[in-house]
Amino acid sequence: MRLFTAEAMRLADQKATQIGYPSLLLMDTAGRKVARALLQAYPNRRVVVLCGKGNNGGDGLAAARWMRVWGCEVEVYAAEGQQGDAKAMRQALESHKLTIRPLTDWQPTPGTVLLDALFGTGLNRPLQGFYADLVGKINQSGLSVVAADLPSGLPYVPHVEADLTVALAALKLEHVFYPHRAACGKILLAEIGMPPEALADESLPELLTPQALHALLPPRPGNAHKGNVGRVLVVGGYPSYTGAPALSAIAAYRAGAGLVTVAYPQEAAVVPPLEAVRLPVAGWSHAALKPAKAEAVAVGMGAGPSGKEAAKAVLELGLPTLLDADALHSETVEEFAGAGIPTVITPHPGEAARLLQSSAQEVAQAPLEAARTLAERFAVTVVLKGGPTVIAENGRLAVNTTGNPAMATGGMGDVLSGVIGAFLAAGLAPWDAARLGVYLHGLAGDLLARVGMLAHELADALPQARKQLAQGQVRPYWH
Ligand SMILES: NC(=O)C1=CN([C@@H]2O[C@H](COP(=O)(O)OP(=O)(O)OC[C@H]3O[C@@H](n4cnc5c(N)ncnc54)[C@H](OP(=O)(O)O)[C@@H]3O)[C@@H](O)[C@H]2O)[C@@H](O)CC1
Ligand SMILES: Nc1ncnc2c1ncn2[C@@H]1O[C@H](COP(=O)(O)OP(=O)(O)O)[C@@H](O)[C@H]1O
Ligand SMILES: [K+]
Repeated sequence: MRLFTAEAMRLADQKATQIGYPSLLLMDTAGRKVARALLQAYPNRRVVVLCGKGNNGGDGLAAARWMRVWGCEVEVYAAEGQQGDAKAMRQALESHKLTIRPLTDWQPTPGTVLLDALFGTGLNRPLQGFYADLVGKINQSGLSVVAADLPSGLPYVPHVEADLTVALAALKLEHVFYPHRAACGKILLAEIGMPPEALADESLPELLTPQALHALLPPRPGNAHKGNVGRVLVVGGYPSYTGAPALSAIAAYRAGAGLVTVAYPQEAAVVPPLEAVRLPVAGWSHAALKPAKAEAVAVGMGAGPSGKEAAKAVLELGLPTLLDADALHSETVEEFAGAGIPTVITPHPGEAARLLQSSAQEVAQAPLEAARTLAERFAVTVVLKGGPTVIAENGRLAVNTTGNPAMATGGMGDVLSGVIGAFLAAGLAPWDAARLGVYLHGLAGDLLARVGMLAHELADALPQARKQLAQGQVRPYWH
């Protein structure tokens, strides 16, 4: 599934028309789906539909007609001047003898549900004057609001604050990225009959779905043993940071690794899990790490100022490597890419800013661009952590759809490193290991989803998350 911009949606619309699909049919289906979703969420309530003059308003007019056909109590307030399909929808509604009142007449009535069909993807400037005031009135009314496609006004301010948004044909950036996501409330994706060909645009970011990731889960054959399902070497720790490598090691096991070795400075009081092989080292060197049995390495977690040296020692092993935290320095990343080592980097916005010589704020404001730039500049697979996390590699982008703000606590990134390390060790390509790892990590977070949960508790939920994914029990958040 692809994540759309307004412009990409317009092109998809055009493509559908070019290949012969009637746009009026799309609008009618959109209206019917929006009406159904609204009535399911708010049964037996009087509905007030507010329509703009563009196609979003057309969806609202179609929704009103369907609700009328189904015998619901519905009032419509619409702007003047619809053209094309939206005009046809206005006529169709009028033929059902429903009075369409001027938008300027609307006043909030307690107990009604509002259908916001003022503006969708066609908005190209912030709302002002009458429309800005109208949005303010809607938000202050305290009424339940269902938005057709997008809460009107997005991606600008002011905008409607919806309780439910019915995304039409595809999800758009605003449905996924904060702060806009917060204005959408619950999200439903309505399939409106758009020919798949019109929606297939490989240049758009991939939106991670349970179906796509299910297919990536490494098989666990009946004759599996700890030596053939992926062995991970975790390299990190420093006297003042002892927990991070231990968390990564637990997470690697919980994600399915067969064997995990933890290498740490001997003077650091790192306590690896009971199940791990311990490799205390007297200084970071290739010779010290060589005894570890591993197919992949995760390095940098809690390594403090010794992160660069630790990564240098790892480089010589020549194994697929995940660079995190204190191993995330430009020279280090360049060395790994230059050596042709399959490499995943997992910066949070602060670490990404260090690599890009920008600010964490800039990165967080434009995560897709930042991840794409990092992947281009360093020629590695990039996992730019956040809510949501973005993955980039060689011109392609993916956006995660699992995870929640309760995960904003120390150690969550260390857990993610262990998970991706386990999938690299199981033989997945960096792009697949990164996408599956990020998705599963967020899914485990969603199973717990309560503020105050700890990173090691999330790690402990990984097997359950994996089982649900394997058994096809995961529903995406837009259902
Ligand atoms: N994609 C699909 O496949 C399908 C899409 N569908 C639906 O179409 C929607 C997109 O429709 P759209 O392109 O007509 O734009 P829309 O959001 O109605 O707004 C444009 C209108 O607003 C006006 N306007 C703009 N800015 C303004 C401002 N600041 N203040 C005041 N006015 C402003 C602008 O006027 P203008 O700028 O020309 O003066 C124009 O009249 C999409 O979200 C979905 O709901 C479905 O029907 C089925 C299939
Ligand atoms: N609001 C949020 N929504 C979704 N995921 C989040 C959110 N906040 C944090 N996370 C996830 O938690 C992890 C935090 O990683 P990081 O900042 O590196 O933590 P640490 O350095 O303490 O280990 C990342 O995987 C991130 O995507
Ligand atoms: K809308």
